[in-house]
Amino acid sequence: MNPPLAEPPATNGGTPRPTDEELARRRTAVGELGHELRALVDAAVRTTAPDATLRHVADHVRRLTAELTGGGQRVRAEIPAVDEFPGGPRMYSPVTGPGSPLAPPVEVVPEAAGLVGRCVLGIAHEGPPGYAHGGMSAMLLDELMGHACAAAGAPAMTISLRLRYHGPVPVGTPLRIAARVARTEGRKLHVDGSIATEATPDTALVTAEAVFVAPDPARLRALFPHLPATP
Ligand SMILES: CCCCCCCC/C=C\CCCCCCCC(=O)SCCNC(=O)CCNC(=O)[C@H](O)C(C)(C)COP(=O)(O)OP(=O)(O)OC[C@H]1O[C@@H](n2cnc3c(N)ncnc32)[C@H](O)[C@@H]1OP(=O)(O)O
Repeated sequence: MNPPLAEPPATNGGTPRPTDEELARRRTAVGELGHELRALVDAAVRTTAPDATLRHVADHVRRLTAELTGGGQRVRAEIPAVDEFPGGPRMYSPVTGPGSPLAPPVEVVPEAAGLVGRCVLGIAHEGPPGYAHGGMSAMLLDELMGHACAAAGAPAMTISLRLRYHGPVPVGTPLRIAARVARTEGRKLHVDGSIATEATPDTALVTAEAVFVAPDPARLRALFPHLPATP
């Protein structure tokens, strides 16, 4: 398995590391913006307001976007100051991130045999009317299965993901996503997952089998140049 990662450096590109209090404040603010953006996305895909209202709102949103981009931007592969990668919070994850307008977001808790995630998908996540897009189910499972690897001590990347869609996943309904590492084989982890509703947790709507690989240390450095140095 890969060696543990060292503490992050005290500075990040000349910027002093935030204190715990600053970090907590920032995460709260990131979560508040994410929450409002998700409400905006939901309203945008459900609205029946007249065209003039859509244009008016688009003008407002354009101004808000300019306000956010004015204060500086994170570049590709840079790890956000509010995150701890790997193994800690990822505020902008499109699945679990409280700061992401794309995320349901899923809340992940450990359970005896692995992990369980809970969320409610919205109309923005729809494929067939009233049901989740199949790619959304794949994304939820991929992420949860990745978390199961990290929880088992081996942060890893998906090399294969096979899904079976047994029944459609309803939107607007509390869901339960389960993931567990079934077996490991060197750096490879074989992981099982499923999605069901909270109301009928024993009826799997989607099942998944995946293989993850914990990258070799040299590959890891090449893929994630912003990771803190290993000891
Ligand atoms: C401190 C650790 C940090 C690790 C990073 C963790 C990230 C997750 C963090 C936080 C969890 C949050 C949750 C996220 C969840 C979402 C997951 C995703 O969406 S991941 C994105 C989609 N997946 C990719 O983009 C991978 C693309 N593949 C690769 O980049 C490489 O294959 C990689 C890095 C995974 C492995 O590369 P190598 O160089 O370390 O390992 P080699 O030697 O190539 O392979 C090892 C074994 O696996 C087999 N293998 C590799 N790739 C295979 C493939 N595509 N199909 C079949 N077998 C494959 C090889 O044949 C080899 O097997 P033999 O030991 O010979 O038996």
